[in-house]
Amino acid sequence: MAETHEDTPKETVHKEEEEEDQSFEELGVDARLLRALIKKRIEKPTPIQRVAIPLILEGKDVVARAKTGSGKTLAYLLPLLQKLFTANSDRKKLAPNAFVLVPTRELSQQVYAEVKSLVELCRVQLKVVQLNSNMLANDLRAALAGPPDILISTPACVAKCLSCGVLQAASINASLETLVLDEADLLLSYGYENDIKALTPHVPRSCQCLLMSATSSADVDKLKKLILHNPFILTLPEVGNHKDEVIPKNVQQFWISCPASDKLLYILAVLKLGLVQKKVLIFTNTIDMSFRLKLFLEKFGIRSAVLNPELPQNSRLHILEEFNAGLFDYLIATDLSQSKEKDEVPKESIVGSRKSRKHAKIKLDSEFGVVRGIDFKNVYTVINFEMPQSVAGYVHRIGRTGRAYNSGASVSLVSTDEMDTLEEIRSFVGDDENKGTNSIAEFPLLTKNAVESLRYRAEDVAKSVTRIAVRESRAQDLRNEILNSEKLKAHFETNPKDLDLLKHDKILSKNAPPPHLRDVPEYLLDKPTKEAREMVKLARDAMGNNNRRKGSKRKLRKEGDPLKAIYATASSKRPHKARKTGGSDSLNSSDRHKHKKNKGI
Ligand SMILES: Nc1ncnc2c1ncn2[C@@H]1O[C@H](COP(=O)(O)OP(=O)(O)OP(=O)(O)O)[C@@H](O)[C@H]1O
Repeated sequence: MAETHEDTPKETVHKEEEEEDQSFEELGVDARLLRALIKKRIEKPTPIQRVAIPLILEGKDVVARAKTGSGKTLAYLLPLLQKLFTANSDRKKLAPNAFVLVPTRELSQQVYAEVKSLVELCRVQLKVVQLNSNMLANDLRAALAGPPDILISTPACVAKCLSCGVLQAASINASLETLVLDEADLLLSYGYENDIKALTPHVPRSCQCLLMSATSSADVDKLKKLILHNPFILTLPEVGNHKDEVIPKNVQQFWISCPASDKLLYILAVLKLGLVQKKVLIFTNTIDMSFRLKLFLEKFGIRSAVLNPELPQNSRLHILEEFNAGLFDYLIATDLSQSKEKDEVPKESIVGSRKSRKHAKIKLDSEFGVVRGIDFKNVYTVINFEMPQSVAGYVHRIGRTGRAYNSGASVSLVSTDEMDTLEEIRSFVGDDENKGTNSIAEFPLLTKNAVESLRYRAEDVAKSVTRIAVRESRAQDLRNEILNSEKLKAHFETNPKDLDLLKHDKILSKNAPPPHLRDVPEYLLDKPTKEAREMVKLARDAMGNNNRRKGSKRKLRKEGDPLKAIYATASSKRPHKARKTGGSDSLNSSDRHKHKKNKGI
């Protein structure tokens, strides 16, 4: 390890404002990487990059804790690549010189894509491989022949390579120069402890070890003790066990109180009336709920894709790529860390046959994870259609927006049953009615009238999305994706840019959505809703197509986010008190009534 003496670790807490103007060049980043960063339009280092890059370049072991979306990946990749660019080419190489271990395949794919693009932009000859534990021993052996410079994988896969002799312990000991454990706070909870323990005895003492994490936890401490020797511990001030420490400041958080039975109606109102900014990532706690929501929304002309662990890996990766490339605006992701479905799903969801339902089970992909670490691009709004069951779950879900210098918003739909969770989260973020602190505010743009104007249509359509319809479309989607998966694999190996070959936001309903539900007639909307919709639209235009346009980020930083101003104006007109029941604009279930005049819609 880089620092082998056993004295007390050097813990450094850095202030975000410190040396804010330092450039990548001033941090000592290589000219080839600087050019690559310019091409990627990455202008200046984030706080964690400012502090971690020089230390890693010096060869120190580092534990870096920084909030979600703060740029931890480049914080270790830039110095790692630089080290490999400048390494002596005559040195011994019996195994990869660098291992990057991550908890999920999605993350492994994401890191791989980032490394590949940097290497290509730098025009340097480095071989990078990404392996997963589903691969056959022969494929693993072929991929490791050479051997490559960098291996990106999960700990389970490395353990498999060791146990089947594809990687030799002695070769690792002779060649490994850098070991990165990314999303370290998650590795143990994903059950990789034994896999990591199988590797650590073979990690040479000269190997530089880096541990990246969004939160500090007992698991991180355990890993630290297992692998690192007297590391530099970098803690950005906003990281730790408290509110500002883990939730990016550029994410505005809202909640809406609504009965569980009205959730479809409320999300319809929020999306259909254009009250939130796109792209939108919606979280559910079960796969069935994600299909119910998809079927429901598509009747109103809102097309979405679903992402869950029962889909084949190629499909999941392709869905993420399409969403990141902006091919569709709504993605419904199932966060099974919150659910009983975690371990298994009935096989009926694949075969759809009654006969096989009782016994057959398929295993969900245990290396799947959409909440942690995945870098969804340009997501402005995260919606908790169902609340996560823990504060950590909440933090990581909303961390999918507001990444790097972007801004974002989260909206949680909270039923009476979920109020305790909300209270727990609010107390974690330091909200206190008595002190007037209110980081999670009631969503100010949705009025009671707006919700009620859609009630008749929504309830009618919700009834048509039966359990059987949900089951059938889930099975249909899975069948399609299994068929597509092989095609995708073959096709994208040769045409990596051909993203829209298979669109994932296809309509699943048997009957085409009725045209009259696509648009909300103007006469149904009250004045505040029309104003709110117009303001969100104007803000979108002002923001330059949802944070996407070149130069818009800098402009936004300077002028402020127009959506924040809108939410603030609207909020200031409404009371912010969190109540156990009731919600925005006095949307109490008690005084909710059907609009008779809607019957004719
Ligand atoms: N210096 C920078 N300037 C602008 N954007 C950046 C910078 N560094 C990284 N990014 C972008 O910020 C986004 C988030 O980065 P990254 O995925 O590394 O965050 P993270 O800290 O690993 O988050 P998480 O804990 O959720 O995994 C990525 O899209 C990345 O390209």
